Amino acid sequence: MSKNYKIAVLPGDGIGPEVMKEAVRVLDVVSKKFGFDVNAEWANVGGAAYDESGSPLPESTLKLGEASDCILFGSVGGPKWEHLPPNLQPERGALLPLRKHFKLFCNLRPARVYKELAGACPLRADIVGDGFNILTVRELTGDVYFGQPKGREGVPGSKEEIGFDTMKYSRYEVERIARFAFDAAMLRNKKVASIDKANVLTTSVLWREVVNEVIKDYPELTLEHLYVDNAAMQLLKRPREFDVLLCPNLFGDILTDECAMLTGSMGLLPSASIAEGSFGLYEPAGGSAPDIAGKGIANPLAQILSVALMLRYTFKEEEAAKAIEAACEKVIAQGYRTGDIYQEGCTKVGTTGMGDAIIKALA
Ligand SMILES: NC(=O)c1ccc[n+]([C@@H]2O[C@H](COP(=O)([O-])OP(=O)(O)OC[C@H]3O[C@@H](n4cnc5c(N)ncnc54)[C@H](O)[C@@H]3O)[C@@H](O)[C@H]2O)c1
Ligand SMILES: CC(C)[C@H](C(=O)O)[C@@H](O)C(=O)O
Ligand SMILES: [Mg+2]
Repeated sequence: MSKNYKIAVLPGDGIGPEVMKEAVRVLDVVSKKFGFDVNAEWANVGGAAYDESGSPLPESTLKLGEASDCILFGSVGGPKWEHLPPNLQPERGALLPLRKHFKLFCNLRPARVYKELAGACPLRADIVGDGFNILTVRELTGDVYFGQPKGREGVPGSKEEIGFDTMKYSRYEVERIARFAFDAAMLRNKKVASIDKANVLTTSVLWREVVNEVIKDYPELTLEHLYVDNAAMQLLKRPREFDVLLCPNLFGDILTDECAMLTGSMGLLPSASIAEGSFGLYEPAGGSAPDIAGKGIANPLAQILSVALMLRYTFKEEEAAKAIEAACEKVIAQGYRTGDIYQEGCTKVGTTGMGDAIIKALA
């Protein structure tokens, strides 16, 4: 019987639809090559959905996600929707509820430097050396993002008015993500850096305590604890020495933007947000990039590499995933560059041109 994969495609806002178009074209080619059928259904999410229906996460979009094997997500948000009440904003009204609804507790963000892109990395050549390969395992459904209570109190506009959020982790949540990171490290270079702020935050003290307990089951691993401020610095100083970064939600958000830029651009970092089982939401780590949206110049690689992660984690199509990753590597080696990673002597292409090159490389 032929394999048929049902995917909810939610392009979102800004550059989302532009890079998604290329990702789905690539998926189409790969599905034919590796013999599986894709039933991709598109729906609005974020600002685009709000404009159309008054909700950033319409019931129909949520239902489509529930009826699918996974979600391929673009990005949401932009200045147009910043003024809305929190529950109607694309980020807080759609992306975060999707992560919570589908219990996507684990966010994987693999960052590596392609040899030919070492020059796009802002670090000195002697620090980049022959490249680095860092997998961030970021907890995604806890922390200050979701901890209650949060809100505003006091007379609006008065000097006494306050805004507050609650940073919170349960032992269970920390243990679950730590095990995931440790299992991942066992298949890699067996080194984990756990990120916290245990010199200040009670949440981090618990985090560190639990990580120290769980590591006892992994005697082959090397574990270091780093305060997040120090980690931000060490990543610039010695990126090659990192293997797996185990992060709480907020610190992982911040450090993965740093990791993305270390690879050369925000447009290069894919991401997999996964639940227990096979369901996942796959999206670039970067956002809707309002500054370049609509110009046809966004780098589609992060979105295309997110398709590779989707094939790997939800569909266990490892060969197809590797083929996409190899095709991306090949076009970079061939010198194709979008503006964000352009260097003299290379061939400058737009979003569609990069998609074309990858499809050609897959042939
Ligand atoms: N997953 C998501 O949906 C997601 C993630 C991050 C930010 N956002 C939202 O996106 C909006 C813009 O946020 P921001 O400006 O802080 O971050 P951003 O990641 O959108 O942009 C930061 C910088 O990176 C560049 N960039 C990002 N992706 C790129 C790509 N594919 N190709 C070339 N350059 C790229 C942008 O042009 C910009 O200069 C906000 O509304 C934010 O909340 C959404
Ligand atoms: C858009 C925002 C809610 C999101 C986050 O903070 O998790 C984004 O920055 C990310 O990195 O996926
Ligand atoms: Mg982020």
